[in-house]
Amino acid sequence: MRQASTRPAIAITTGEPAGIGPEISIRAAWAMRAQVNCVLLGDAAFLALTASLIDPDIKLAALSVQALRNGGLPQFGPARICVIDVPLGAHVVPGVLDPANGRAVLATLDLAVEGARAGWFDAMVTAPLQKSTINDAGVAFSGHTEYLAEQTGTAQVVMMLAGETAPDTPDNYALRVALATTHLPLKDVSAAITRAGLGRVIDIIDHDLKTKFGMAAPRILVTGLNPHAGENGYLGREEIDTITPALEAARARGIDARGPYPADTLFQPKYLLDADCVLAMYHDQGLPVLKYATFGRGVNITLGLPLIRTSVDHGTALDLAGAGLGQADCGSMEQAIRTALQMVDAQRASQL
Ligand SMILES: NC(=O)C1=CN([C@@H]2O[C@H](COP(=O)(O)OP(=O)(O)OC[C@H]3O[C@@H](n4cnc5c(N)ncnc54)[C@H](O)[C@@H]3O)[C@@H](O)[C@H]2O)C=CC1
Ligand SMILES: NCC(=O)COP(=O)(O)O
Repeated sequence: MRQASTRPAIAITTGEPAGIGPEISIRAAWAMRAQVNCVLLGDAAFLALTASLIDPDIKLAALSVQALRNGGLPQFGPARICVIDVPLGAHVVPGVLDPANGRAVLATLDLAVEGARAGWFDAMVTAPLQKSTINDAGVAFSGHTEYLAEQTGTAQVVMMLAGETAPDTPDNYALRVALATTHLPLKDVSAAITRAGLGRVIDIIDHDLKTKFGMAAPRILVTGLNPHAGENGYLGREEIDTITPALEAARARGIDARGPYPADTLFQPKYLLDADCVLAMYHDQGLPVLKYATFGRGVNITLGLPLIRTSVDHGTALDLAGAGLGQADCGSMEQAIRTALQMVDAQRASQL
């Protein structure tokens, strides 16, 4: 276990206040306070109330943004978890969305990015927000992934989810699924997949698995887009015209990228045990498999950013939030924090 004085600092954006984000953020930060200095970003009064209802022994310490801007993050021991106040616009009713709070949720992301870039935080971990509510608040928004790319001026990022299969199964293994496209209507997916774009996605996966996950030579298996990977062009030509040339070019750059394979049969242990990552072409091609195999233990990671960002494998679970505290599983949030810590260590090691 790390010494209290060397605990990395992680910003946790607490997400949609009417969802389970605030509860799982507090629970996970408190449970892991010996290993990590978690700084919760959200409405301080609401978080204090939530913490007191979860466990009156939870101790929060207020930090001012101005103090951080002037002098960075002060040293904190593990007796408390820190909070930076980002005030909400409206009273929270658990389970009930209110667009009046949408901009405050976005402000927590902006602050986490500022702090990660300024060196206050070693990484950021995001609790789930409700994408539609940000849009209802008047801000075009399709996800953290795209928003963080924009806010950091990053042209291309990659969404990757990672999880362990059920611990009690004999062939327990780590599964990582990256996506060539993120939050896009299905009708726009084919046009969004280009040789150059796919090449950039593969380069980012290869680079980040090396530098942020400590892998020497990542093995990437790539799905096709169409049924049976296009059936030699009879069920679509994207595999022939776009995916295969992009993979040939990646291999010529020294990357172990293989495929395209039919997506419906690729997800079997005999293939996955010989790979570090599967690259799927779109959200609902790859993520249902990952979530079926690892829900509650999975982590969402944004590759390609100039900072470390992880998140949970689930959404706001308004049904659970509306039913009261104590319903939500915070396993994925804890795993998101653990993964961020591992990435911090791997990145430091790769820079030595
Ligand atoms: N990283 C993020 O910010 C993400 C945000 N979302 C947002 O969440 C909203 C709701 O998405 P849904 O598709 O309904 O998925 P959801 O993950 O919120 O809920 C799906 C089901 O899983 C259960 N569930 C989710 N998290 C759980 C937990 N920690 N413990 C126990 N059960 C849990 C829920 O009760 C529900 O039955 C979406 O509108 C989307 O905007 C979705 C995914 C990721
Ligand atoms: N299904 C994963 C997801 O929607 C996560 O999106 P993001 O908000 O992390 O970009």
